[in-house]
Amino acid sequence: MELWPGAWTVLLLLFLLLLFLLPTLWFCSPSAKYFFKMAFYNGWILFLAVLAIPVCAVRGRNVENMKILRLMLLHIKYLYGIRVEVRGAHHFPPSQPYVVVSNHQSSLDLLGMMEVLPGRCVPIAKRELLWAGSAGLACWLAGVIFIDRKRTGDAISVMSEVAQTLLTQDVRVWVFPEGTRNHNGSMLPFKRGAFHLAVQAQVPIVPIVMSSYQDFYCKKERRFTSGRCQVRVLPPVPTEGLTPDDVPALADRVRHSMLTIFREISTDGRGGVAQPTQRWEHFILSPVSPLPLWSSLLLYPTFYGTIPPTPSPWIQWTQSFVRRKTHAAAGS
Ligand SMILES: CCCCCCCCCCCCCCC(=O)SCCNC(=O)CCNC(=O)[C@H](O)C(C)(C)COP(=O)(O)OP(=O)(O)OC[C@H]1O[C@@H](n2cnc3c(N)ncnc32)[C@H](O)[C@@H]1OP(=O)(O)O
Ligand SMILES: CCCCCCCC/C=C\CCCCCCCC(=O)OC[C@@H](O)COP(=O)(O)O
Repeated sequence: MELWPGAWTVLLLLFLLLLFLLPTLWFCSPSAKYFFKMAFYNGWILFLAVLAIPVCAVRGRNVENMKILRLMLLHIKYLYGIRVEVRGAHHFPPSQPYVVVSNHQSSLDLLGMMEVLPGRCVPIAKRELLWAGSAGLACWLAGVIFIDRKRTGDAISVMSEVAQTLLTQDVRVWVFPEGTRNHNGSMLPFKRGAFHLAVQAQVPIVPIVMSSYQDFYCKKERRFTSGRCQVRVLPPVPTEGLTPDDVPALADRVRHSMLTIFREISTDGRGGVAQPTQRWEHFILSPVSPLPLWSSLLLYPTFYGTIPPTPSPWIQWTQSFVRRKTHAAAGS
């Protein structure tokens, strides 16, 4: 494709403008920072999933593949400067099937989830996630159970199959009983699928509470800084001897205990709201960090370009690139 003579220069100038604009927006606009961080979060997961797919495909669809996804996702908290503190991990029953129920604030829950995810444990996810490109395929390969929330009957029969699988294949499942993301500082009423599942299989329920992200993340305010989150594993709730009639009371009891802990740990434990912490890893490691961009723009001209007659290698290359393209366009 032929470009008009000045096109390469314009493209280069646009690129340079972008190079200046992105760090400036990053520093000056919290909303832009929020947008970049969320875009990078999703993009990075999609990229990691591309790497995970061939590795997982060796085993085929298998719950053991969840270990691979977990290992690949564990570092993300460092990129975002989020300190995840786990408490109560000793409450996980050592070797038996169970149902984990946890509150669901945002897709950032993946970070806390991966921190404590037990072996042979698969999440129950909305069917739409299956179509989330490489992430959907990676989830499928890792045995994530998909339910169609628009078809209650289908969802319930999938859950009943899961109740059988729990026992026959010795797996655990992770359910978000609120059924959707909720970031209003409380918990939505619990849907009862997870509790029916546990009662049908007669396995314990392990409640897990992730503290509020309010101090570092707020979708409404487009705010996303670094901060800390506590993941608290509560003592298992037995279901032996319970029947479907006991499910409403069981769900209410578990929700009440989780909400109490949520309120307790969503402060810093000393009565105040947890404060965001700025961490150096965040600044250095984040691939969207402006540091590499600023340094490439500022340091090169400083060390080379300002000492004539030797322009920096970067400037030399740009000059010769533009010259070649301009000559080529003029000659043709
Ligand atoms: C390299 C990296 C790659 C990427 C890696 C990523 C990996 C991690 C992926 C993590 C994914 C996380 C995704 C999270 C989500 O998608 S959350 C959304 C989906 N989850 C849920 O919805 C679970 C909670 N929902 C339920 O439990 C619901 O009850 C459900 C079963 C889905 C049905 O919902 P709904 O249609 O809204 O109906 P109701 O809840 O109102 O229920 C109707 C009545 O049926 C009774 N019921 C429910 N379940 C059962 C059952 N199993 N058996 C018998 N009866 C059941 C329920 O009690 C209602 O009756 P009553 O009103 O109580 O009389
Ligand atoms: C070719 C298609 C490309 C699609 C690109 C999709 C972009 C998505 C990219 C990455 C996916 C990251 C996986 C994160 C998993 C987090 C799961 C999650 O938090 O799902 C929300 C669900 O619990 C509730 O949904 P709703 O709150 O009801 O809504």
